[in-house]
Amino acid sequence: MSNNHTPRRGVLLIVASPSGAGKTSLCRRLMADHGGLELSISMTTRPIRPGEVDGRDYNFVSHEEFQRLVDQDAFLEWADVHGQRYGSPRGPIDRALAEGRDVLFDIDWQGAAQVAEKCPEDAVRVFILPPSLEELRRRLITRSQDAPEVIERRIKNAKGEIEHCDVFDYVFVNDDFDRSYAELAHIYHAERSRRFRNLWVADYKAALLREVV
Ligand SMILES: Nc1nc2c(ncn2[C@@H]2O[C@H](COP(=O)(O)OP(=O)(O)O)[C@@H](O)[C@H]2O)c(=O)[nH]1
Ligand SMILES: Nc1ncnc2c1ncn2[C@@H]1O[C@H](COP(=O)(O)OP(=O)(O)O)[C@@H](O)[C@H]1O
Repeated sequence: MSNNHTPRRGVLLIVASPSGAGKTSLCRRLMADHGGLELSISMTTRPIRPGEVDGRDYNFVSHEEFQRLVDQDAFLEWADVHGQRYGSPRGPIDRALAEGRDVLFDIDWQGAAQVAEKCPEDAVRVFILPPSLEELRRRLITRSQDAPEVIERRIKNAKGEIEHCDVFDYVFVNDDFDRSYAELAHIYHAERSRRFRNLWVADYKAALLREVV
């Protein structure tokens, strides 16, 4: 990353897509390549999948525990998705924003809308489209982590999710993975570089103007 000056105002980078379009894979790679980017670990009531780790991929909670957190206003946003509940806990996000750090969200369009409404300056919304619904089905089947009826439900929901891509800041098709990853990384880098996020510029500029040459 070319620009490590502080203080900064953090980016809330939101990546959404229909299930199977590839957002988790793209987000994992973005996290791996950017040490300063923090993943918002969601709470969910959905069952844990093989290979997932509680506390790393999600915090898996009961419906009762989720409702208790809703009642306590513990989520920046939450939504019902594919018959389960998902939410982004406020605490880590508030701390990251206060410290000028960037947060990555893998959440659905409903959550994206809520974060954008609550944090209009900070939220950047990216929507990832699949090459086709047929390819979406192929990816979900190949991933082989959901029961056939769960996969069918997700494919049925895909069109409803794609309908909402119009309000996103950036939209691209995840066909070739490396090309798509480069696109996501470029978006993140460009958003980090926006002047209003780089609060250090005013002092830096003043120092340059004081320089005697
Ligand atoms: N609103 C909201 N959506 C979430 C959250 N966490 C995950 N999701 C979304 O819920 C949907 C289902 O996620 P998941 O069960 O992991 O399935 P996947 O999309 O196939 O990986 C995806 O669209 C996620 O982006 C959250 O905290 N809030
Ligand atoms: N560009 C791509 N081309 C082919 N397969 C992909 C591509 N991107 C992701 N996949 C695969 O598709 C499946 C779904 O990807 P995943 O990242 O889990 O999607 P999502 O989080 O959107 O549900 C995974 O098996 C993943 O390895």
